[in-house]
Amino acid sequence: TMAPQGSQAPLEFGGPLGAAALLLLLPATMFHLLLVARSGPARLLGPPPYLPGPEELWSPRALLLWLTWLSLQVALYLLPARKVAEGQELKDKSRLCYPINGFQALVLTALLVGLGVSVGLPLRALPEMLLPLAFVATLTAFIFSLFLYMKALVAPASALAPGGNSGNPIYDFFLGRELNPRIYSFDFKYFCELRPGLISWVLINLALLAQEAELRGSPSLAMWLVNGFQLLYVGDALWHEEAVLTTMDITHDGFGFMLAFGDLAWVPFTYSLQAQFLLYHPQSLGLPMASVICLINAIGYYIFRGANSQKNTFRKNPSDPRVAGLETIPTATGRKLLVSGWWGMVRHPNYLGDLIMALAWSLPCGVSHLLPYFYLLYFTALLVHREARDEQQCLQKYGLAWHEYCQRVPYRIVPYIY
Ligand SMILES: NC(=O)C1=CN([C@@H]2O[C@H](COP(=O)(O)OP(=O)(O)OC[C@H]3O[C@@H](n4cnc5c(N)ncnc54)[C@H](OP(=O)(O)O)[C@@H]3O)[C@@H](O)[C@H]2O)C=CC1
Ligand SMILES: CC(C)=CCC[C@@H](C)[C@H]1CC=C2C3=C(CC[C@@]21C)[C@@]1(C)CC[C@H](O)C(C)(C)[C@@H]1CC3
Repeated sequence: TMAPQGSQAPLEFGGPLGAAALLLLLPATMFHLLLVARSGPARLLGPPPYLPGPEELWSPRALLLWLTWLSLQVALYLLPARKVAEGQELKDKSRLCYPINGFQALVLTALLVGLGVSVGLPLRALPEMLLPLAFVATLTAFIFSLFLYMKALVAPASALAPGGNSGNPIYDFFLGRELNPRIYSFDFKYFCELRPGLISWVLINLALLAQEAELRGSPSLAMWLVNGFQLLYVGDALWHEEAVLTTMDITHDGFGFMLAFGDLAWVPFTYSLQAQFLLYHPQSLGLPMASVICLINAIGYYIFRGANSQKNTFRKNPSDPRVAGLETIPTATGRKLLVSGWWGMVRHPNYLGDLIMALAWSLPCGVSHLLPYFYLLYFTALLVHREARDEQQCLQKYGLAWHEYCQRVPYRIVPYIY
């Protein structure tokens, strides 16, 4: 059967109007941040310092660089993988296979970039190209999402996501119609979620560090910290690549503009905001303060990794000795819910760790500007909204057992606060 229109799933993100607003607001915010980060006053709130003309946004060199980058990441994705993992069970009871070679892609990219730099590739030129690169990334995300929308028109009904098929073209274009769009075994969403965007984020950070070294003789301590923390985060995501198969982005959300733009443009160009800010607004950071910030990042990472690994281990094999002693509640689906350990502290301990890390990424930028705290503010809003969406999905999946979990673990993200 062909894809049906007008499914009954409740509308999210404020329905068609909200989706239309986000469609414009997200790219506008990204360009605003890029312009503001390099301006003297660096004011997050308020008008951008100027509006860039087409000659500043459009550059064939940036297009060529971006397409070369995407092709390189596709080639690395297609290399033989050390492992092939199975995804969650789909509506038709089948499971898709995914190559686990993201970390290998990161290492090979680093080697290739290192090789390139040693033969004269000007990595320092990248910061100057951020605006046109962000523009081509946005353009590719739009075109790619149009392709995905069309592709879903000929997809079987079983391939569609639970949301994103309302019949309203703007809403469906934004949310994404098909759950796991593929051509042969190439999975577009899985590819985009972890590789081109995350790896280019740390590459942009590195280029900003190199540019700072060129400008000021050596990179600042603040720049080292931001680079180190975010590299750890990206390295961790690619090392634990298989875990992404259980996130709601892969199992629940369709692949449309939101994720395509988020993965390809938003992540590299806004998540590198702190390093962008530091290049144009140097901060002096003493060793004692740097140590405190490292400790905050370490605590955040410990909670984030501990919580994610505990749940992944438990879901893979509940009798694994590392989780077998934890208290659980049974659910009607046969799956259990953890009520002790990290998942007995709050209902989303992994979000708490992620937020603590987000704070540590902003602190090296000092407290004189709000701009470097944009990520923390945006991320808090994203996770609060995400938590509510997940809660809704868990209530549907587990019913009464979820109510019991909420009673036994009353706080969502921050103990005794939220
Ligand atoms: N940096 C960024 O921009 C972003 C980062 N993230 C990070 O991505 C990671 C993944 O997040 P996300 O996909 O939202 O969801 P989670 O990894 O938190 O997974 C939620 C799922 O876990 C299962 N679960 C919930 N409670 C329990 C419990 N007590 N015991 C066992 N299983 C439970 C449920 O699924 P089931 O029962 O079906 O297994 C639930 O749907 C997080 O660490 C988050 O911080 C997320 C978004 C953006
Ligand atoms: C504002 C906007 C454009 C929204 C789209 C949201 C996306 C940017 C995020 C949705 C979920 C994400 C995840 C990660 C990056 C950001 C997006 C794509 C993630 C890959 C970051 C690294 C983590 O370790 C992770 C693998 C757990 C995580 C998965 C979710």
